[in-house]
Amino acid sequence: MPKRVSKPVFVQLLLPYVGRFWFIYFCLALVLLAGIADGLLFTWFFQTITNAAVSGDESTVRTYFALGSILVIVMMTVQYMNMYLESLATSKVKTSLANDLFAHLIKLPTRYYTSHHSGDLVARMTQDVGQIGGAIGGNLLSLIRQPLWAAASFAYLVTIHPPLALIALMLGPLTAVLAHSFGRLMRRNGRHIQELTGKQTEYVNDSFAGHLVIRAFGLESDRSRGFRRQNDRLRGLQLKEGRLKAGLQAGSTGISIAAQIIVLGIGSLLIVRQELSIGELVAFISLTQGLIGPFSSMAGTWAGFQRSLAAAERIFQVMREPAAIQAPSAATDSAPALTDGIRYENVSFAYDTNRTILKHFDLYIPAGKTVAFVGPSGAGKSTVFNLTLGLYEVNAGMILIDGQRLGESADRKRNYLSLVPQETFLFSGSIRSNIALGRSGATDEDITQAAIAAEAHRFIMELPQGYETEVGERGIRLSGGQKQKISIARALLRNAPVLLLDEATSALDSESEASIQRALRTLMQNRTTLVIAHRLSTVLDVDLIVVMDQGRIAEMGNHLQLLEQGGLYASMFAIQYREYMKAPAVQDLV
Ligand SMILES: Nc1ncnc2c1ncn2[C@@H]1O[C@H](COP(=O)(O)OP(=O)(O)OP(=O)(O)O)[C@@H](O)[C@H]1O
Repeated sequence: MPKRVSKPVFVQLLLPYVGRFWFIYFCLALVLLAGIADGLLFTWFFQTITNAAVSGDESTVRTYFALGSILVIVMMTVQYMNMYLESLATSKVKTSLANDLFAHLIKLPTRYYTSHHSGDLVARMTQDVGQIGGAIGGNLLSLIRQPLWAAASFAYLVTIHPPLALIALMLGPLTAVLAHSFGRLMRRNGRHIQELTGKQTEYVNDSFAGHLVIRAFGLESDRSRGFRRQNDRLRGLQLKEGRLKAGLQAGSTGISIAAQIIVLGIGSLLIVRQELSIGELVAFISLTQGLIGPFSSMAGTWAGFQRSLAAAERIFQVMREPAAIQAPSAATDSAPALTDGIRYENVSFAYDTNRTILKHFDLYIPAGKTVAFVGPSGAGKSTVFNLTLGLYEVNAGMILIDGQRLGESADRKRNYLSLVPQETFLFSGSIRSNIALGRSGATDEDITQAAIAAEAHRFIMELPQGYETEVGERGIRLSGGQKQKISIARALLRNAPVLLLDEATSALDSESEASIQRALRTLMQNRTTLVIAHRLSTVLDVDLIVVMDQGRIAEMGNHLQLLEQGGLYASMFAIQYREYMKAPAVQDLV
């Protein structure tokens, strides 16, 4: 359950954005005042023209008729400017908030991403940002305009007949009470709608991303039922919102009409007693709506404002999360050189408090050497990589790259590192742009050279549009081996002195395997390489093998030394060797 954020969300999150576009809001304030003045002039116009008509003063009626058309033009201009400036302000605030939110989200720690569903984050980026319009646009302005309009109407009516003005005002507070109680209910309901919508986005995302599993296990009906259930709950909440809105609307309209009837009744009596003119009664009737109306429409406005604040709260929760990095780094042409090496000094680490994964991990990797990490599943090999990449902070001890502590300025340290992960992620876009991710500012020539060295150039040129072929979700499908070559090309382009290589587990045919091994050897040349090796056949000639077990280093040495020790490595090797010999292809050869 996310932490609740209290009221200052408007002041702390939204006000700075409103301030950023203060000039538009200042113009809006002027337009707002012009609208109120024009409204009062209209009332005065009704009052005067009615009195002139009743007293048979035709020339005054004619003069005022012309004045009326000017007031209409002013009112139209005010309306136009109001709507235009409002959408200008709202879109500017929303755009810059969305930009800031995305820039912040992308810098959040890995821990945040592993503990939040991507669908929830997408919902915050899209739906919640869409919802905040109410808190910085129409509803905010109405919250200012409506009380001002009520005060101006009251002041005008007091000048005509103070007791009747007080009577007209009497029912206003009742609407305010109504507004307050309905507003609370609507806010709570609004929060539930937003949470459920977020969950639904997660569900839909999962259903599409997990398409293969759904097909393979025949889960289509189950997923559809799950979606229908969620949709029914959402419909229930939306209906409740509709009922609350309808109740509020009915209550406030009733009060407003009752006030008008009361004013009409008492006002008519005052006319009979000649204490009020007909024109003044017309002014009263037209302004009673202006007096009571804001109290009632404030209810809806307040509820809308609250709902937008609920969305802003969810955005605020993300914005308050401390970022993991200050400024995103992209490798530059001058990658630093590694002279000393990488040191892990007494490193302990836990993903969550109840289970320590790495325990007193000590290791020195001299510059230029290749070190392989092997060990059973769950031993902590990937965790060593995650910490080296600075994705998590160590709990104790330190990691030094060339004597500099990782974590103090992780951004700069990352310039030392490049990664070839087990699974290559391809972003939507061309093959060229995917390789270019390795280094910002890489030329086409650099990209082609990297692809040639990664043995990817040939298959890329055979694709329909060569380097411009679209990959990613909606693009062409590449094989595991081809994706890995793109990944190697990226790393070659990055040209960092330290390479982290998480060997792919999926078996490739022997020709692709040989080609990838050649590409990797090119990549590893003159670099310090850390490799997570799943197949022991790939570690036979590395400088050092680190055998990990349950978060500790169980054994260390080269292949022959470890075989001689007859420990964990020797037994792992024996098992893999037996399996290898049993493989049908090998048996054919024997
Ligand atoms: N994000 C995470 N949150 C919590 N626990 C995690 C997380 N990632 C890994 N672990 C746990 O840490 C332990 C070490 O995992 P790690 O992935 O480092 O092992 P590994 O040796 O790389 O295993 P494999 O060879 O299967 O990839 C495991 O018990 C795993 O469950």
